[in-house]
Amino acid sequence: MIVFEDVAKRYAGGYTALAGVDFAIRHGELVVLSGHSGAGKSTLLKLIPVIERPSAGRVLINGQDVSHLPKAAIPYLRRNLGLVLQESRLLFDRNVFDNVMLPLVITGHPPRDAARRVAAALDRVGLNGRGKEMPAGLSGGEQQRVAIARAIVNRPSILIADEPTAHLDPAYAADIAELFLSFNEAGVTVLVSTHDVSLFAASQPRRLVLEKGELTGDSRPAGSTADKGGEMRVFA
Ligand SMILES: Nc1ncnc2c1ncn2[C@@H]1O[C@H](COP(=O)(O)OP(=O)(O)OP(=O)(O)O)[C@@H](O)[C@H]1O
Repeated sequence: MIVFEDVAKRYAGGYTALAGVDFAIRHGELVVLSGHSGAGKSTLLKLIPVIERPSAGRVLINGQDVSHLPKAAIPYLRRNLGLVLQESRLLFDRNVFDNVMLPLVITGHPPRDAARRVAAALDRVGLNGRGKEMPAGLSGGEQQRVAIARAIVNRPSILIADEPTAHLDPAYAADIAELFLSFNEAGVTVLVSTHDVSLFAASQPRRLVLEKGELTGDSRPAGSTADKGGEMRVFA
């Protein structure tokens, strides 16, 4: 569950990136966030893992108000979130396997189980057996798959992605969109920002639209499939 209550974000210097944003996303929903460049999409997404904090209002994740979450508690929050954000770049001096392993190293996961999870995550994104390769040798679409594998390796119940198909050829973009849809079908709550809403249209996602920092659209598909559970069941 992701709840925004009257959220505003003013950056240092006074720029208001978000104002009066209210919405609630239920477990298992697929939500596409759209809006023009500068509308506040990235800012909104960054408030969920507490990369940024709201200037006013509250952000609740699974019932917990994270607006004033102490720094020390942030890693625990993020453990339950899969993040594919603009700043989640791959480490180009480490191979694919080590990139995907990183979140498990940070959380001190037992090594043998961690290796099994990395292999399962790579398999899930179609990169089975590619762990020893270096990111620079992969296509843009494959690099994005590595970033997605890294985001899901902790088996999060919520997956958040900021323009995951930007800079990709249309065929790669469609594949990546398909991957997010398959996670959602497996019960994961997915919130994804995109300029290309048509990529997800076949699944009839709920659409949130931002304009100049304000939420101007919130449309749910008929017969919404929300409340499917929220536990990730995409691994063998
Ligand atoms: N760290 C920051 N400091 C000051 N202003 C910022 C900061 N980050 C974003 N902004 C401003 O806030 C506004 C919203 O930016 P944001 O990146 O959230 O929009 P966006 O909808 O994601 O845009 P895009 O589609 O171009 O990525 C922009 O005017 C941007 O310049």
